[in-house]
Amino acid sequence: MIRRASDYDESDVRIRPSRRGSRPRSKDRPAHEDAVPGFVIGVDRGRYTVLVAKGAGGRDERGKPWPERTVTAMKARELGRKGIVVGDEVDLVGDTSGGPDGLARIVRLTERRSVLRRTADDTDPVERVIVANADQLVIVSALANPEPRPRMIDRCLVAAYDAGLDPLLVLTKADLADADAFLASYAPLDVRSVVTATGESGFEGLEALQEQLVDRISVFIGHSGVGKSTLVNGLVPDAQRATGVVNDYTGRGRHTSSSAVALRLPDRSGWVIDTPGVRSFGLAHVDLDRIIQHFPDLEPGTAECPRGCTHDEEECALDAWVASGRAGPAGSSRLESLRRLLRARSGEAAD
Ligand SMILES: Nc1nc2c(ncn2[C@@H]2O[C@H](COP(=O)(O)OP(=O)(O)OP(=O)(O)O)[C@@H](O)[C@H]2O)c(=O)[nH]1
Ligand SMILES: [Zn+2]
Repeated sequence: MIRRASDYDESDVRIRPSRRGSRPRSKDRPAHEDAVPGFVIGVDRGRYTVLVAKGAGGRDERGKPWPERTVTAMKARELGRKGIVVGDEVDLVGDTSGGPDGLARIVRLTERRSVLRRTADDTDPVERVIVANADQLVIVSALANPEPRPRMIDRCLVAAYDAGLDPLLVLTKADLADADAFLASYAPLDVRSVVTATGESGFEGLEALQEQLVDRISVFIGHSGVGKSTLVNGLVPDAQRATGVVNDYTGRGRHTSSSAVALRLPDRSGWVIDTPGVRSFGLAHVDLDRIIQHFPDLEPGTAECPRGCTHDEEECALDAWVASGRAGPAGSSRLESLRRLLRARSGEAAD
């Protein structure tokens, strides 16, 4: 059921045929039978850069199927205030040829499989969706220079669990400090991790990271200076040249905005979504149950908890559950880690 990122290279014009057919259609909604599906790879001041697959939209005047192309689009009025973000799957009408002056309209937004939200901050008091449909959250932290921020990492883990994304921890600058001690504190959480270092012997860990990205849509998050750009440039060598996918057909598709942007990995082996300027996630809405679901060894123990238990209070039944051995030998370190994450939900937004 999960569409893989590599599906976009097929000439199949319908990206998600099964759901599309079953969509209820109201009388007042225009049918848009001729709409063309696409994948939003960039957003810049009300203009969307949308990747449209080869063949989608029919044939050109010489009868050749349209090649893959990026199309500039605006949002149709009928979509109202609904935000459209990088990673969204949309339907387009109008000029979808990808020509230099063409402008298409987004008339439909496909139901999202995941949403990642950014925390409200001083400049914008509203929590906003920043990326849709991602599969994994790549949390980039340096082992030194700058020092790692464990609380920030914990907050990212909570955001990933809540958004339904698999977290992947990438620890950079291993040439400056050892990773083992730091990784030990994440061992009870079973988080996948990759350690990287740039140096005379090349870019260590880059291949291991590539393997973790295959056929997935991965959002990269990290504080300034941790080496995120170095990683993205290593993974997507032409990222500096062009943010987003450059349209072979028109040469367009470049932009330099500071919002999230989707970059295709070489060999179409997945997507990296870079989030410049995004420093933390909105956790105010996070549901406790969604975090605890990621601890299947502890979750059944909550049945004995008092109603409304925060699982971080004296009456919590999880202590007895762990003490009885029912969570296995790692139970107490798992419970400690769970509580650490629960505490990370509150606190400074940009911590
Ligand atoms: N020693 C060492 N330095 C690294 C490594 N990776 C990146 N750097 C350096 O760390 C500095 C910051 O790297 P960037 O890739 O610009 O970091 P960033 O996270 O993108 O930071 P912003 O550009 O501020 O968002 C640069 O001087 C890099 O050369 C590494 O593995 N080891
Ligand atoms: Zn409890």
